[in-house]
Amino acid sequence: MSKDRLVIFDTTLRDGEQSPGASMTRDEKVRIAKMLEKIGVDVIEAGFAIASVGDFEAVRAVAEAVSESTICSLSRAGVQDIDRAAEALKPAANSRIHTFIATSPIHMQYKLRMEPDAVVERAIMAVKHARNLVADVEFSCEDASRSEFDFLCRIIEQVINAGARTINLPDTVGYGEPGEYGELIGRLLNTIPNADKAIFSVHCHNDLGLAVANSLSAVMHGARQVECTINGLGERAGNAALEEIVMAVRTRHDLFPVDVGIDTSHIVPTSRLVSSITGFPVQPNKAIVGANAFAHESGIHQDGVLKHRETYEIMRAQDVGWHNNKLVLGKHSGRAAFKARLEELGIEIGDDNAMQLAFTRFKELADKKHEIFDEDLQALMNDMQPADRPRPFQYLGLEAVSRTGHHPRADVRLEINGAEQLASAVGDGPVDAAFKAIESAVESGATLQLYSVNAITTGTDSQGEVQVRLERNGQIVNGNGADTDIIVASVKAYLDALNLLADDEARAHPQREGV
Ligand SMILES: CC(=O)SCCNC(=O)CCNC(=O)[C@H](O)C(C)(C)COP(=O)(O)OP(=O)(O)OC[C@H]1O[C@@H](n2cnc3c(N)ncnc32)[C@H](O)[C@@H]1OP(=O)(O)O
Ligand SMILES: CC(C)C(=O)C(=O)O
Repeated sequence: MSKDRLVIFDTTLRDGEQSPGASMTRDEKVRIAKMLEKIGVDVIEAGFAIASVGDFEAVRAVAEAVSESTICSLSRAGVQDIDRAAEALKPAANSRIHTFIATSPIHMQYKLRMEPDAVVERAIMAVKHARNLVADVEFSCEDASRSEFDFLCRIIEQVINAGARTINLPDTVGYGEPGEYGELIGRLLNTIPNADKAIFSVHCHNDLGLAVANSLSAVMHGARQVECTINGLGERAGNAALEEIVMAVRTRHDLFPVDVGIDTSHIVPTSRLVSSITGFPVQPNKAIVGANAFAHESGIHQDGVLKHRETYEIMRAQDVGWHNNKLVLGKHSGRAAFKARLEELGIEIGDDNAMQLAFTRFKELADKKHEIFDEDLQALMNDMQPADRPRPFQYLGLEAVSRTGHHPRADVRLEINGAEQLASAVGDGPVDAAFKAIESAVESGATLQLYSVNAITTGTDSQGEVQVRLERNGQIVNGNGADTDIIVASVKAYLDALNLLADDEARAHPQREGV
């Protein structure tokens, strides 16, 4: 492997699975492994073969199903573990045994209860034993970031002599800090006499939110394998996220002059697959794969992106598997994004005044609703009266009261042929009360034939879209109204229907006025 190649070692199926609640079945592991193979992961750690019969079978099934990536199993520094790993890996075209033992004083004394010399002997024995079974052996100094430097040098030199070809220096408890951790890797590479015989690897945990930063710092100091997981899944706060490492290295090639063999265009589908199998949702603001990673809501940003995408984007959404970037319409959006979206939807706005009116209505809606979807825009624009149609009935305001044990009451403020009027009524429900209030003022003589309400989008802040069908003297009209408040939407739809009746009446009898 060239010195400029960064090996991507994915441990979603092993360390990722150690997240409480993220256990995967054999078949689920195979599905993820095939996706990892498809995106070009170099090494897939499929499990810890001795952990259970199920995990042994999962490692074996992955070894059978995947041929392009190297398949790896973890094992403690013990003969039984290593034999079990080798057995599970047998069908693999390329296999690796990853053996480890802790090297920090705290782990050796309290967990292993072993003297440092015995740990070195055990590590040598494990690597030699593994090398008798497979050609590719990785050795990890668990808790390396809290281990003594001289001890690390000693054990690493010996395990390289014993045949380890990858030396991994995990920041097991996420204690490292980027400057210090990167420097540790650089110092080890410069101090250990046979360091050039192995690839130095890092495996960082995210307890302080530094897993990716620590991994990248190590790459700057000479590490050439990064162990990581999709979506940063992993024990406790997780591992370094594969998608972040890969995109950081790709995007900042000026800082990281290494190549990665990952086809990034399948990163988002891979993230989705892992999330759906494990049931761990991806937070919206997660880098690269979060729903908002390529979404812009602020007017100033949207305007910039529309003029020149790179003003606010350092990567292309499509390069990581998103369909495209998103200009989210909301209360922070400006005219540029609003106009661009209307154009995309094929909605013609007319002159500057119409545009200004539409934009004002859009902002009013955005104050009530987190996100404005295309369906909201369609409804909003449908709701806006074309200038050439008279609207004798206008909605001005509403107060509706519903109390258990009392008839709901509605007070509707209307404009009828230019004059403001307040109409009140009680009814079986607030909508019924509002319609009765309108009729008490208008006396249209129409009968309600249909009333239907639908949520335009999902979420409790969705706009309700109401349709009201009125009939008068054989003439039938359908009025529509939309609002986040369904009683307001209902009133708007009723008045829309009355306006349509009035319009039809005016066309049929141009000499008459009103309804
Ligand atoms: C940092 C990491 O992520 S390491 C990987 C962690 N992952 C896992 O532990 C998941 C899979 N583990 C398991 O299924 C079980 O722990 C098993 C099958 C490996 C072992 O189970 P048990 O035999 O019941 O041991 P248990 O888990 O209680 O304790 C671990 C033992 O391994 C020893 N041990 C721990 N690490 C190592 C090592 N690298 N090499 C050798 N021995 C080790 C411990 O000292 C302890 O030994 P003891 O029982 O003599 O005190
Ligand atoms: C076994 C090693 C690689 C590990 O998972 C860790 O130290 O976190």
